[in-house]
Amino acid sequence: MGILVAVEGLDGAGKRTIVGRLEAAAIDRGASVRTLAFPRYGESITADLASEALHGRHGDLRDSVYAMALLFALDRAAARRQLHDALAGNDLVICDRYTASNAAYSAARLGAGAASEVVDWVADLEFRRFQLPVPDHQLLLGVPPEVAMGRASGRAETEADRPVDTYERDADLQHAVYRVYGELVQAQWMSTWSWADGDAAVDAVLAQLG
Ligand SMILES: Nc1ncnc2c1ncn2[C@@H]1O[C@H](COP(=O)(O)OP(=O)(O)OP(=O)(O)O)[C@@H](O)[C@H]1O
Ligand SMILES: Cc1cn([C@H]2C[C@H](O)[C@@H](COP(=O)(O)O)O2)c(=O)[nH]c1=O
Repeated sequence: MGILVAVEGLDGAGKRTIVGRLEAAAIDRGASVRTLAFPRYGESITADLASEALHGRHGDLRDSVYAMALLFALDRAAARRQLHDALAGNDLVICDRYTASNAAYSAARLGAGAASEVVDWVADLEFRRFQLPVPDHQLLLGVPPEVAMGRASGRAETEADRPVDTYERDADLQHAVYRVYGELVQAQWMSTWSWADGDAAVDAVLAQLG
């Protein structure tokens, strides 16, 4: 069996950057690597619907935490065969966001009173009902919300196809997500986690990962 590694963090934490570098390093070492980025924009109707909702379309769809979580989960469910096949073929599978994103953002949006309920709901939905593979390892790129938000808005200025969405510009939400991620790491939620200081130059972040 292959290995499934999920890279997690706030919007703008640098996940895409680090995943690209991890993929290149693993290929250099001769590994067979499969990389997926969730949401799978342009490849999945539910991912596109979620993104459009985050940019203010589809009425009040964005307001429903459970409906948004379901859209993201359905996107992953549609990639289930790809994930299982890659793992059965002994690939190293690297995911830029995975189920923990759904747990963290949903819990952060609902607040402490309902957080554990929705975290359990997401795990049950994705791992038991949709039979998605549980990650072997999860990595949190720890970047303070102010830094990550600055990176996300800086990127939006240079990449016209990546305008800042409603989650990315919500400082309270980003702080809440950061706290929930900390709790998931602390609890070693679903698998082993590691934490890397992402508030450093890219090479320094990679050096922490060995
Ligand atoms: N370690 C770093 N130091 C400074 N800038 C960085 C670092 N890593 C990434 N960046 C820059 O920050 C911006 C966001 O990075 P990236 O797109 O990799 O983040 P992300 O976590 O994948 O974001 P999102 O979740 O919003 O898709 C990009 O402009 C990228 O070049
Ligand atoms: C996969 C996934 C994502 N989200 C949230 C996290 C982000 O704010 C947005 C979009 O992701 P991107 O990396 O900025 O493109 O959606 C989520 O709530 N649940 C998920 O499963």
